[in-house]
Amino acid sequence: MNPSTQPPNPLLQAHRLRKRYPKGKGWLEALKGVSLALYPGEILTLLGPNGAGKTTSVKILAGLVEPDEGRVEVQVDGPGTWLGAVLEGSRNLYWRLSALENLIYFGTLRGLSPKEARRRGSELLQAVGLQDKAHQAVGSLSRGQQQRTALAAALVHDPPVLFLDEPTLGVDLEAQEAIRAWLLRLKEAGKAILLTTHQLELAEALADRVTILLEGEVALEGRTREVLAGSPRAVYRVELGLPLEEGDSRRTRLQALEVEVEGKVVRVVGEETLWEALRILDPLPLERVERESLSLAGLFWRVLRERRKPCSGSST
Ligand SMILES: Nc1ncnc2c1ncn2[C@@H]1O[C@H](COP(=O)(O)OP(=O)(O)OP(=O)(O)O)[C@@H](O)[C@H]1O
Repeated sequence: MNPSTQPPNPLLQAHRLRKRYPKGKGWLEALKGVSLALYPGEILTLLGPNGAGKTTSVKILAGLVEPDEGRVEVQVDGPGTWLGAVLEGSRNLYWRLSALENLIYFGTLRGLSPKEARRRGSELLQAVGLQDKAHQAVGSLSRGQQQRTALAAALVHDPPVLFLDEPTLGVDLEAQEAIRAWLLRLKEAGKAILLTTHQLELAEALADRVTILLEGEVALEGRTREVLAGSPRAVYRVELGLPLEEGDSRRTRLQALEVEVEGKVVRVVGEETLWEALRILDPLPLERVERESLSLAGLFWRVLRERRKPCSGSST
């Protein structure tokens, strides 16, 4: 590799994290050896279906939960202040305090002088477009404004690492745009950002790297651009003139080819499978057949489907 293109050292690295929780008479393995790295100036998105282990990973990375095995290495100076986090939306603010009072409180809690915390707080409220709400109680702000205040609070001590869980969930489009743009600016300023979300479109727009967790394991990881471009086989989207009924025997034949059927839309991986699927569908009327450019949502769907087919063997 060209040395000039080598990434900088990661600010945070997790090595083979394992975590299990008691479940009934046995154990549930929430993490089965998860490794990941977070670099300065990059957004890493951690994706996965419900129960995949995202929250457990983030809690271990933040030091809130001890792993059973594995370790987390943080390469940042200044103990205790390296992390800013919005882990539960806007709930981690004090409702009766104003936006600015919240920022001053969290700033002083994390080592700033009251004067410095006030200065940073005012600056950040300006940066997130809330300067005219600075003195309003957080409880009386809109959800989007609370979310932006929570982001400002996470950043008040200027940490190099940010963990954000669903930062735009439940906020309106304008606030989403403001948050997105702000996250990109933070990344450009060199912050290392870990984003957990179910909003795949947001993840695709922001993330430099992606890690997909499935059942406590890393199912896929890499640079977003590369994992999308490097996907070996085309996905075709066939739109039928009529939806394929639940009881239609063609459904079973298509499913045997690992073809996804959703009403009028049939998704097929690979050209040979497409021809077979079209033979099965014949003589149903087709509206269109098109090759899909792979989005992160498409890739996520494919990884999920492939991993959940235990008998798919080496069929590629
Ligand atoms: N404190 C706990 N005690 C017992 N089981 C737990 C605990 N925390 C998590 N789990 C289990 O561990 C697994 C992983 O949970 P986790 O919350 O990390 O998943 P997740 O990917 O964040 O899911 P979601 O998208 O639903 O938030 C789940 O099966 C969950 O039920």
